[in-house]
Amino acid sequence: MSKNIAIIGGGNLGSAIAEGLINSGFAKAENIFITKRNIETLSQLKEKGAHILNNNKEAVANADYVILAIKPFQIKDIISEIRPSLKARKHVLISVVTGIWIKDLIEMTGEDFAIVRAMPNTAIAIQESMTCICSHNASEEQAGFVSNLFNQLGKSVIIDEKLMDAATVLGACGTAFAMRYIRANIQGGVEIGFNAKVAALIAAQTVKGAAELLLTKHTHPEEEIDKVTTPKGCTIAGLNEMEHQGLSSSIIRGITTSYKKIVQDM
Ligand SMILES: NC(=O)C1=CN([C@@H]2O[C@H](COP(=O)(O)OP(=O)(O)OC[C@H]3O[C@@H](n4cnc5c(N)ncnc54)[C@H](OP(=O)(O)O)[C@@H]3O)[C@@H](O)[C@H]2O)C=CC1
Ligand SMILES: O=C(O)[C@@H]1CCC=N1
Repeated sequence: MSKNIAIIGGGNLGSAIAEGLINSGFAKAENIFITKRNIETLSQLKEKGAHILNNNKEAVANADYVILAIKPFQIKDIISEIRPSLKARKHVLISVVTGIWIKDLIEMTGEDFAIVRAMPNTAIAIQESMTCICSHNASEEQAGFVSNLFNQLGKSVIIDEKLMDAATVLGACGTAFAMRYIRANIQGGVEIGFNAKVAALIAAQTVKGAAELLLTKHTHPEEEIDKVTTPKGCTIAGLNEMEHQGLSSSIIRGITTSYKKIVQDM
């Protein structure tokens, strides 16, 4: 029997999850119930056949798995709102909300629920997410369903909950960090002669190929760098200049700043 999935908060991440679920075939559109207050922005999902609602309780009542994809400061109010519709033996809660711990969720829902924290990224829309997962109280079947779901939408790894904030930065903010790196390549590419469209293609495919080399060959980045840096060549000249300007340092500092922001805010 197909499971119904409610997505509470059809924003950037929530709608990307719905898109990925439908495109991957993991769920039929008719098994997805996605909510937000202003449902006009969900028209594309509606056209695909998903249920679009501005009523969280109704979405929950129809679902077996409830994905919480609202902003951190909203979670308490929204759980209070849906709590009367939640049934411990029926519902599994999957929170993708940053900085909200399982203990916080238990405080809001009570002890009896299967709770999963998952940290995907927006590439979930095209089944290329990296998703970090930890769970509490989930049966083998429930945990298996959730792992299967995220594996169909990219790669997933089970982690200790104490690493969930770090996972948020590396895996979820990481999409934006990578985009900025690619954008800078496009800017440089235009300056040295390409039009923006060709520069964008070269930059994105080159980054994709570099990532695939690591994922396929399981090599260290420095080993792959050694294969590109011809002695006395142009790569090492550019790379060293980037390092003189603080490339690695600025990325590491950005990552630790994002991490501190989560820890300080929660
Ligand atoms: N964006 C990302 O890449 C990632 C985000 N996250 C986490 O996912 C969560 C969502 O982030 P993101 O998608 O970026 O944020 P968005 O602001 O894009 O999405 C949140 C959505 O919640 C909706 N919403 C607000 N109030 C309610 C309500 N009462 N009932 C139902 N829906 C409501 C909003 O729509 P409306 O105003 O119309 O109701 C909005 O579209 C956050 O906790 C974030 O930390 C985690 C990993 C990656
Ligand atoms: O920027 C944010 O707070 C969220 C969490 C990870 C990605 N977006």
